[in-house]
Amino acid sequence: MRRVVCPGSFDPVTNGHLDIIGRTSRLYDEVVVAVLINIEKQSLFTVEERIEMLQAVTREYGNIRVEKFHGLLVDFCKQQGIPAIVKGLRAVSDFDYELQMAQLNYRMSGVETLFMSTNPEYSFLSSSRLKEIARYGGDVSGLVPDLVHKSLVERLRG
Ligand SMILES: Cc1cn(CCC(=O)O)c2ccccc12
Repeated sequence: MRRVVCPGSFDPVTNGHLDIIGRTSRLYDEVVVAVLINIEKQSLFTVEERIEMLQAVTREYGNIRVEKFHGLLVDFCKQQGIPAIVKGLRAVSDFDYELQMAQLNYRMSGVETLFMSTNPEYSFLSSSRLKEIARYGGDVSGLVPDLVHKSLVERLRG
């Protein structure tokens, strides 16, 4: 059974994430979407809320399992017995950091990193930029799934 990990904070999941996850789900028997628990980072949604949103918006693919992890991503991959990671690349600016991480991760663990080009429609999109715009009342519909848009507006208005 061919399995791969798709890691991120997903605070919240965007259509850019979903594009990569959906395309990856067509290439593997199972995609484990790994939600990073980062206690140092102030998040808008709790890990549980992020997991619930991811499960809801990926259910249609049929082969997505959402898990949480803390610490090193490669330790998670090893624990799961998964030999590879898929990362979405939005722009050249992503590449330098992601290449270093891929080389480090491989050196530490032998876990491979495969890069997938993001749909140009979402190459400007990140969860942090999205939250910034939404926080000031900007319209972010179309950049996140409807379910996430509703939660985002409620959380920011709340
Ligand atoms: C483009 C892109 C960035 N990330 C990490 C974003 C994050 O850390 O929340 C992804 C995770 C899954 C699929 C695509 C992406």
